Amino acid sequence: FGSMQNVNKVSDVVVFGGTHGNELSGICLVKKWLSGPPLQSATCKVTATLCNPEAIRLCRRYKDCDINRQFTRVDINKVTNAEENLPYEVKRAKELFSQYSDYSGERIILDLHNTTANVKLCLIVEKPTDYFALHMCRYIQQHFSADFCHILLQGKSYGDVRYIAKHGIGIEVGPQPHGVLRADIFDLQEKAVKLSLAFLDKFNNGDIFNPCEIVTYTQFKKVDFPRDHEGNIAGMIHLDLQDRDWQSVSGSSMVFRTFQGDNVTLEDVVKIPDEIKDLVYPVFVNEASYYEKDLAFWLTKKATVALPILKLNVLH
Ligand SMILES: CC(=O)N[C@@H](CC(=O)O)C(=O)O
Ligand SMILES: [Zn+2]
Repeated sequence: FGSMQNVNKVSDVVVFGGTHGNELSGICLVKKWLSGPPLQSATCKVTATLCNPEAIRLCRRYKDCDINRQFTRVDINKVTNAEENLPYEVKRAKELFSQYSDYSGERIILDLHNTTANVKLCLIVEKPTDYFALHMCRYIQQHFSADFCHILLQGKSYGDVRYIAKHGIGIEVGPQPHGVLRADIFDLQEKAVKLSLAFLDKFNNGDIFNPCEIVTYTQFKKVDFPRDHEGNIAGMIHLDLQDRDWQSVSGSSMVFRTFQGDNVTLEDVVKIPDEIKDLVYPVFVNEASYYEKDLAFWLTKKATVALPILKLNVLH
């Protein structure tokens, strides 16, 4: 959509639970909506669906590979159908892509995740220019107390399921161990989904969302654990950092403690450019599924983003 930020009426919402098969709150919410009264909106069609059924059956993040790294708009359809040897998640990604990408109206994807990190409610948007998604995030954020809900921008595309549609947000809620369901986390995620639909109804009914400024955190650097010469982990998240997602860090912050008991500071492991040194915030601290990605936590850069007015394009 153009610089006026006029978007057509949103006619379709797809809510994915179980993109990762051991993140139980999204899975159980979708199962609840599939078996009980369905999730509904007054103004658009809502489909709740399980993204990775085989991983859900196994209660693992994935069967063969992480499905949330397989969707890139250009590549997914190039994968040829030498079907036999394709990893399960690549096949499933192709299937979801062909099922949901070809849509003439405005479609929104909500992608439900859990993390073992203490992020509370984290809304993930790909681009700082997706003003529609960011207005939706701001609407959701305003229904929580200050500092409870943060907006995370993906510095780089990584092929998550939200790429199927023009607009999407990841609704990441934690802390919750993988394979475990907590009532507080379940309720929080449900509230965020309901608020997303409430926003879409307001938008579809012609409400105007005024220009405003929002605070965002953009992922810019992955930090790995300390390792020995064989590549094995040789330290753990420092207690000063554990559970402190969204709390600013500086070069002298302790981030790891080696098994020998030595403290490791942020500047021991990363060079932070001077011009952003007061803007650095960690997130996904000690996320269990990121150990295999050599990732102990993400560093993000805090920034204010100005959102232009958002209103329904009544001409369409
Ligand atoms: C803990 C976890 O799975 N986080 C998600 C974040 C996202 O959806 O962008 C992922 O790595 O795919
Ligand atoms: Zn996930």
